[in-house]
Amino acid sequence: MADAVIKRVRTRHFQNAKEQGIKITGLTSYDMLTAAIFDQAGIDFLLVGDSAGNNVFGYDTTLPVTLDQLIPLTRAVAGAVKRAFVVGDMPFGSYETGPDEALHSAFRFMKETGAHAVKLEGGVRSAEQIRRIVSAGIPVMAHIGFTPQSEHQLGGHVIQGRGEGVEQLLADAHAVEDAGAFAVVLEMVPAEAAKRVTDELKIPTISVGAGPHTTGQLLVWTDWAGLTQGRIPSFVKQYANLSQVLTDAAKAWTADVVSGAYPGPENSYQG
Ligand SMILES: Nc1nc(=O)c2c([nH]1)NC[C@@H]1CN(c3ccc(C(=O)N[C@@H](CCC(=O)O)C(=O)O)cc3)CN21
Ligand SMILES: CC(C)C(=O)C(=O)O
Ligand SMILES: [Mg+2]
Repeated sequence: MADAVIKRVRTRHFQNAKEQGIKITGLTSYDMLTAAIFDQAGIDFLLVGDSAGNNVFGYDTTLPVTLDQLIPLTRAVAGAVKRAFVVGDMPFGSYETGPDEALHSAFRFMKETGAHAVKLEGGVRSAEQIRRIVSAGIPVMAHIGFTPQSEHQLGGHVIQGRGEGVEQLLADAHAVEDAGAFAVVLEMVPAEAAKRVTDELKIPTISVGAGPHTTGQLLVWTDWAGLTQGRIPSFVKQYANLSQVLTDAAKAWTADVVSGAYPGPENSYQG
């Protein structure tokens, strides 16, 4: 969807992309530095994901992440972009008890951060929450298939929408569209199932490990840039090796400090 004519990405650009067969790109971002870089590079939307749990705060899962933790990160990202559409990810425990709680949490994102939309997990089970948030004028990105906040119920990082599971995936997809979501993330579903969802829905679909037939693609930036330590999901393609870049820099600087090469006169104050 990269297009110099567009000043700010809006929900209508997501819909136009679907209708015109144009691809949408998204990355997660948790800070102003990466947000500004990705924005200027033409990434269409930035998700301030609760994957900050793994990638910023050092938890094993996203479950401990709170709204109070994500709000300052989302404010930093929203404040750094000129074009990209910024989505705040509703953390576990901020929307499940019902539409009132969900709307309250969505209001916090919109009033305290400058985000342009919120995302929440769940299809049929979250439809009433989506409906209420949308009714207040807040765009909602839905998220179905593998939903990390329910990984213990799902039994781990398990591909969803396989075999008979495609019926549940379709029911979830239709439920979020009917509830008013402007787009839906499909995480870890077979490419053919994601194609069926994309063909049946009017709203755009965003793949996270859901194959090539969706309207858009989204990845966790630290996986994509080679910064995540340890195992990364097999659906990730790595586009840089920042771990290596930073390791080399740390070693080179250490060697220079030890040898006395750093700081030189140009890095020291005189007089
Ligand atoms: N760094 C990072 N990347 C992610 O994609 C991500 C997060 N964190 N945190 C929140 C969720 C959790 N997600 C995950 C995490 C792990 C797998 C994974 O390991 N998948 C394996 C297969 C399943 C398994 O054996 O555990 C794979 O090879 O794809 C998948 C999605 C996606 N999200
Ligand atoms: C993986 C994406 C969809 C997400 O929800 C996150 O980064 O938190
Ligand atoms: Mg998330």
